[in-house]
Amino acid sequence: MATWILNGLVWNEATGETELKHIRIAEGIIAEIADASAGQPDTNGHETVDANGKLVSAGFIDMHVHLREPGFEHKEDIASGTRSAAAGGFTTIACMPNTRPVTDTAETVRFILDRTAETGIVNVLPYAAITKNELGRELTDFASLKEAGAIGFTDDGVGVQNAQMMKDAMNLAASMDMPVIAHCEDDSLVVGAAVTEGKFAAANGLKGIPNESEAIHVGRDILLAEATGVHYHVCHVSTEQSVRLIRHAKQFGIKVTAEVCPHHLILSDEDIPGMDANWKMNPPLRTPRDVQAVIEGLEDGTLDIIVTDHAPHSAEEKARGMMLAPFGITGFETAFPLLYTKFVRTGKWTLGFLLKRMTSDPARVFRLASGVLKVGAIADITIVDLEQEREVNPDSFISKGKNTPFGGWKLYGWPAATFVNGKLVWSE
Ligand SMILES: NC(=O)N[C@@H](CC(=O)O)C(=O)O
Ligand SMILES: [Zn+2]
Ligand SMILES: [Zn+2]
Repeated sequence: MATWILNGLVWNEATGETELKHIRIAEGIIAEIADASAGQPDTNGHETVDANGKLVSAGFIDMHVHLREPGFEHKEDIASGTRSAAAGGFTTIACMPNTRPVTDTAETVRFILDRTAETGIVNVLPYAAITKNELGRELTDFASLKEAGAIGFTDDGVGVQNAQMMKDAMNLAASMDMPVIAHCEDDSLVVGAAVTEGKFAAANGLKGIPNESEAIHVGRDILLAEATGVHYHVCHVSTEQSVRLIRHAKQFGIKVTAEVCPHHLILSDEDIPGMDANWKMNPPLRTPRDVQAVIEGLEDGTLDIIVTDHAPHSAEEKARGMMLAPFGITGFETAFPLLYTKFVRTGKWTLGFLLKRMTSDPARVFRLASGVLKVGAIADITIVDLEQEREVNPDSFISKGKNTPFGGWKLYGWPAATFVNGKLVWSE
């Protein structure tokens, strides 16, 4: 039996227009994309889903997320995290290794893949740690981690402080054609700060996290990437200086790619309403000048992809206040509506630009088979309602994490249904 998605608006890259199509899915693959102008196809005996003129896109890909399992299931687990992802239109997500235990052995990588097979509803690609326990002291066993299914190495949550350790990691990763993904943060430049250096910190008498703490690692690592030839990917770029360094490195043909999060594209430190930990994440919200720089970086291709850095924490943990609460905000269920409303509905970006940065660009950067809507492709598909305005209500998030600064925002672009491997895994 096949499934037909009828009357879907499909973005056409070549013309820059959306066109009404019928899509037939068979055996998990897109078997046919037919012009709706040619009339209704024969759907006899097949399952049908009427998209009713809603956007139909390749499923979104999120290459930076925290699913918290194993070890922090009170924040999120693979079941809740993948459901939250599906509700955000994501069909493939790559999860960070700052779990408990840290994902630093083949056994834990396999655990994540097994749990995903048992309880997950979207594709989950695990990253493994660069160093044992993410302590920066000793490299993990890259070969066995790759063999177990890890797709790259990262100590996300902390920066690799020692340059030689990072260089060794890059050499090893390069020798097995694996990417190194870096959380860029120099600990000697950040001690006990919760927000960026800037107006909010100054107004509240707080110490701030300086931009250099991020950019100094970006600069160091670009030099190491050049020396080792590794594919180096920069996590959650938040500063004007990092954008500048990455732009320069790309001009030299160094194999560097980078990601940016919705919150760093939309919010600055000047938007923080008060000492509320829902506005606390790492890297922190930066100054308006940095926000402008990351937007320009994404627009000119310096920054390749959009990721959420979905980082759920419990209400209890976030209630500890700005100084003591953990860093991180949830991201899956607001990412597309935020970006669509702020950048596409306002005419700043085309719909195609946003879709590309969330589908085919992450697929290109990480060499994934998904991310395109075409005949013969895997049927990972998202249906999105571009017309209905709705308010962000954290209490109704599927994620266990309700920690978001976007509660109450009125947005367009809400996902309505998500297909993974041709199967409807979520609908509103
Ligand atoms: N981004 C965050 O603020 N927090 C992340 C860690 C990280 O991405 O560095 C987390 O694990 O909670
Ligand atoms: Zn990080
Ligand atoms: Zn992260």
